[in-house]
Amino acid sequence: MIKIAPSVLSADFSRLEEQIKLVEEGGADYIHLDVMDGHFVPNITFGAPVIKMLRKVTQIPFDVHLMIENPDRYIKDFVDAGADIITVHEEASIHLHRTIQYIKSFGVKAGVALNPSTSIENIKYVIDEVDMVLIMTVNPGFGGQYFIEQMKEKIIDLKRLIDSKNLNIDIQVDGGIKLDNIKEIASYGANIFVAGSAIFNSSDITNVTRMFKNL
Ligand SMILES: O=C(CO)[C@@H](O)[C@H](O)COP(=O)(O)O
Ligand SMILES: [Co+2]
Repeated sequence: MIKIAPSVLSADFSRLEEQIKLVEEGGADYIHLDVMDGHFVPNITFGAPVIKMLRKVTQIPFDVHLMIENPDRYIKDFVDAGADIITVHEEASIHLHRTIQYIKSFGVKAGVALNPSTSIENIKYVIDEVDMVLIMTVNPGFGGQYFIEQMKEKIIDLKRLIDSKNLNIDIQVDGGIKLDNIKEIASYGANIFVAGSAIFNSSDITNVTRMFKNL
Protein backbone atom coordinates (compact mmCIF):
# COMPACT_ATOMS: atom_id res chain seq x y z
CA MET A 1 0.00 0.00 0.00
CA ILE A 2 1.47 3.34 -1.00
CA LYS A 3 0.95 6.45 1.11
CA ILE A 4 0.78 10.03 -0.10
CA ALA A 5 2.23 12.95 1.80
CA PRO A 6 1.42 16.27 0.10
CA SER A 7 4.08 18.88 0.88
CA VAL A 8 2.61 22.28 1.66
CA LEU A 9 5.84 23.91 0.46
CA SER A 10 4.11 24.56 -2.87
CA ALA A 11 0.76 25.50 -1.31
CA ASP A 12 -0.66 29.02 -1.12
CA PHE A 13 0.65 30.04 2.33
CA SER A 14 -2.09 32.64 2.73
CA ARG A 15 -4.72 29.86 2.56
CA LEU A 16 -3.03 26.91 4.27
CA GLU A 17 -6.11 25.67 6.13
CA GLU A 18 -8.20 25.62 2.97
CA GLN A 19 -5.45 23.90 0.97
CA ILE A 20 -4.97 21.22 3.63
CA LYS A 21 -8.72 20.52 3.53
CA LEU A 22 -8.45 19.95 -0.22
CA VAL A 23 -5.78 17.23 0.12
CA GLU A 24 -7.65 15.77 3.08
CA GLU A 25 -10.68 15.36 0.84
CA GLY A 26 -8.46 13.68 -1.76
CA GLY A 27 -7.35 11.05 0.76
CA ALA A 28 -3.87 12.29 1.78
CA ASP A 29 -2.22 10.01 4.35
CA TYR A 30 0.10 12.64 5.84
CA ILE A 31 0.75 16.36 5.60
CA HIS A 32 4.44 16.84 4.84
CA LEU A 33 5.82 19.97 6.50
CA ASP A 34 9.19 21.22 5.22
CA VAL A 35 10.98 23.22 7.89
CA MET A 36 13.98 25.12 6.49
CA ASP A 37 16.36 27.33 8.43
CA GLY A 38 18.37 29.19 5.76
CA HIS A 39 21.57 27.47 6.99
CA PHE A 40 21.29 23.77 6.30
CA VAL A 41 19.43 24.68 3.11
CA PRO A 42 19.40 28.03 1.28
CA ASN A 43 15.78 28.77 2.07
CA ILE A 44 13.59 29.67 5.05
CA THR A 45 10.03 28.40 5.48
CA PHE A 46 8.18 28.12 8.81
CA GLY A 47 8.67 26.69 12.28
CA ALA A 48 6.80 25.09 15.17
CA PRO A 49 4.31 27.97 15.80
CA VAL A 50 2.82 27.61 12.31
CA ILE A 51 2.61 23.82 12.68
CA LYS A 52 0.89 24.24 16.05
CA MET A 53 -1.80 26.40 14.44
CA LEU A 54 -2.28 23.94 11.58
CA ARG A 55 -2.67 21.11 14.07
CA LYS A 56 -6.05 22.62 14.99
CA VAL A 57 -7.45 22.38 11.47
CA THR A 58 -6.88 18.70 10.57
CA GLN A 59 -6.58 15.21 12.04
CA ILE A 60 -4.15 13.99 9.33
CA PRO A 61 -0.80 12.91 10.80
CA PHE A 62 1.94 15.53 10.47
CA ASP A 63 5.17 14.38 8.85
CA VAL A 64 7.74 17.04 9.77
CA HIS A 65 10.85 17.17 7.60
CA LEU A 66 13.51 19.18 9.43
CA MET A 67 16.05 20.75 7.10
CA ILE A 68 17.76 22.56 9.94
CA GLU A 69 21.10 22.58 11.69
CA ASN A 70 21.26 21.46 15.32
CA PRO A 71 17.84 19.77 15.21
CA ASP A 72 18.01 18.55 18.85
CA ARG A 73 17.50 22.09 20.00
CA TYR A 74 14.03 22.29 18.44
CA ILE A 75 12.67 18.73 18.59
CA LYS A 76 10.58 19.28 21.72
CA ASP A 77 8.99 22.36 20.09
CA PHE A 78 7.89 20.24 17.12
CA VAL A 79 6.59 17.48 19.40
CA ASP A 80 4.57 20.08 21.35
CA ALA A 81 3.30 21.53 18.08
CA GLY A 82 1.77 18.15 17.18
CA ALA A 83 4.27 16.35 14.94
CA ASP A 84 3.60 12.63 14.45
CA ILE A 85 6.82 11.85 12.56
CA ILE A 86 9.98 13.91 12.91
CA THR A 87 12.68 13.42 10.30
CA VAL A 88 16.17 14.81 10.74
CA HIS A 89 18.95 14.89 8.17
CA GLU A 90 21.90 12.58 8.67
CA GLU A 91 24.13 15.44 7.46
CA ALA A 92 22.78 17.84 10.10
CA SER A 93 22.95 15.52 13.11
CA ILE A 94 26.33 15.14 14.79
CA HIS A 95 25.08 12.50 17.24
CA LEU A 96 22.44 10.88 15.06
CA HIS A 97 21.88 7.84 17.28
CA ARG A 98 21.18 10.09 20.27
CA THR A 99 18.90 12.36 18.24
CA ILE A 100 16.81 9.41 17.08
CA GLN A 101 16.44 8.17 20.67
CA TYR A 102 15.51 11.67 21.76
CA ILE A 103 12.71 11.92 19.17
CA LYS A 104 11.37 8.49 20.14
CA SER A 105 11.46 9.35 23.85
CA PHE A 106 8.45 11.61 23.20
CA GLY A 107 6.48 8.75 21.65
CA VAL A 108 6.85 10.27 18.19
CA LYS A 109 8.09 8.35 15.14
CA ALA A 110 11.66 9.06 14.04
CA GLY A 111 12.86 9.36 10.47
CA VAL A 112 16.28 10.00 9.01
CA ALA A 113 16.77 11.80 5.69
CA LEU A 114 19.66 11.43 3.25
CA ASN A 115 20.74 14.05 0.74
CA PRO A 116 21.29 12.72 -2.79
CA SER A 117 25.07 12.51 -2.32
CA THR A 118 24.91 10.76 1.07
CA SER A 119 25.48 7.01 1.08
CA ILE A 120 23.18 4.42 2.65
CA GLU A 121 26.35 3.24 4.47
CA ASN A 122 26.10 6.32 6.71
CA ILE A 123 22.98 4.98 8.42
CA LYS A 124 23.94 1.31 8.51
CA TYR A 125 24.40 1.32 12.29
CA VAL A 126 21.28 3.32 13.19
CA ILE A 127 18.79 1.90 10.73
CA ASP A 128 17.43 -0.59 13.29
CA GLU A 129 16.35 2.39 15.41
CA VAL A 130 14.31 4.39 12.88
CA ASP A 131 10.71 4.15 11.71
CA MET A 132 11.37 5.69 8.31
CA VAL A 133 14.21 6.55 5.93
CA LEU A 134 13.66 9.53 3.66
CA ILE A 135 15.58 9.37 0.39
CA MET A 136 15.88 12.91 -0.97
CA THR A 137 15.39 12.57 -4.70
CA VAL A 138 16.30 16.24 -5.26
CA ASN A 139 18.76 18.44 -3.40
CA PRO A 140 16.79 19.84 -0.46
CA GLY A 141 15.71 23.46 -0.24
CA PHE A 142 13.19 23.99 -3.01
CA GLY A 143 10.04 22.54 -4.53
CA GLY A 144 9.53 21.95 -8.23
CA GLN A 145 12.88 20.31 -9.06
CA TYR A 146 13.52 17.23 -11.21
CA PHE A 147 13.85 13.73 -9.76
CA ILE A 148 17.53 12.65 -9.77
CA GLU A 149 17.69 9.38 -11.73
CA GLN A 150 20.59 7.88 -9.72
CA MET A 151 18.30 7.79 -6.69
CA LYS A 152 16.54 4.74 -8.15
CA GLU A 153 19.64 2.65 -7.44
CA LYS A 154 19.79 4.13 -3.94
CA ILE A 155 16.19 3.14 -3.19
CA ILE A 156 16.96 -0.41 -4.38
CA ASP A 157 20.08 -0.54 -2.15
CA LEU A 158 18.12 0.73 0.85
CA LYS A 159 15.32 -1.77 0.32
CA ARG A 160 17.91 -4.55 0.12
CA LEU A 161 19.53 -3.41 3.39
CA ILE A 162 16.14 -3.22 5.15
CA ASP A 163 15.12 -6.68 3.92
CA SER A 164 18.49 -8.22 4.83
CA LYS A 165 17.92 -7.09 8.41
CA ASN A 166 14.28 -8.15 8.39
CA LEU A 167 13.16 -4.67 9.42
CA ASN A 168 9.77 -3.06 8.99
CA ILE A 169 10.75 0.48 7.98
CA ASP A 170 9.01 2.90 5.64
CA ILE A 171 10.93 4.23 2.65
CA GLN A 172 9.87 7.76 1.85
CA VAL A 173 10.90 9.57 -1.32
CA ASP A 174 10.83 13.33 -1.60
CA GLY A 175 11.43 15.54 -4.62
CA GLY A 176 10.26 15.44 -8.23
CA ILE A 177 7.53 12.89 -7.53
CA LYS A 178 4.85 13.01 -10.23
CA LEU A 179 1.88 10.93 -11.34
CA ASP A 180 3.98 9.46 -14.14
CA ASN A 181 7.00 8.23 -12.10
CA ILE A 182 5.41 7.02 -8.87
CA LYS A 183 4.62 3.48 -10.06
CA GLU A 184 8.18 2.82 -11.18
CA ILE A 185 9.63 4.24 -7.95
CA ALA A 186 7.21 2.14 -5.90
CA SER A 187 8.48 -0.96 -7.70
CA TYR A 188 11.96 -0.28 -6.22
CA GLY A 189 10.55 -0.40 -2.70
CA ALA A 190 9.49 3.14 -1.74
CA ASN A 191 6.09 3.28 -0.03
CA ILE A 192 5.59 6.90 1.13
CA PHE A 193 5.56 9.55 -1.59
CA VAL A 194 5.96 13.24 -0.91
CA ALA A 195 4.51 15.44 -3.63
CA GLY A 196 4.55 19.23 -3.48
CA SER A 197 4.32 21.00 -6.81
CA ALA A 198 2.58 18.08 -8.55
CA ILE A 199 -0.33 18.48 -6.14
CA PHE A 200 -0.46 22.12 -5.08
CA ASN A 201 0.35 23.66 -8.46
CA SER A 202 -2.57 21.84 -10.04
CA SER A 203 -5.93 23.46 -10.69
CA ASP A 204 -7.78 20.60 -8.96
CA ILE A 205 -5.81 19.76 -5.82
CA THR A 206 -8.36 17.27 -4.46
CA ASN A 207 -8.63 15.34 -7.67
CA VAL A 208 -4.86 15.12 -8.22
CA THR A 209 -4.41 13.87 -4.63
CA ARG A 210 -7.04 11.23 -5.34
CA MET A 211 -5.25 10.24 -8.56
CA PHE A 212 -1.99 9.79 -6.61
CA LYS A 213 -3.82 7.64 -4.06
CA ASN A 214 -5.46 5.47 -6.71
CA LEU A 215 -2.22 4.60 -8.49
O1 LIG B 1 11.83 18.68 1.13
C1 LIG B 1 11.50 19.16 0.07
C2 LIG B 1 12.38 20.11 -0.65
O2 LIG B 1 13.53 20.31 0.07
C3 LIG B 1 10.23 18.69 -0.51
O3 LIG B 1 9.34 18.16 0.41
C4 LIG B 1 9.57 19.50 -1.59
O4 LIG B 1 8.47 20.22 -1.13
C5 LIG B 1 9.12 18.60 -2.69
O5 LIG B 1 8.61 19.35 -3.72
P1 LIG B 1 8.31 18.78 -5.18
O6 LIG B 1 9.63 18.31 -5.74
O7 LIG B 1 7.33 17.64 -5.00
O8 LIG B 1 7.73 19.94 -5.89
CO1 LIG C 1 10.41 17.50 2.30
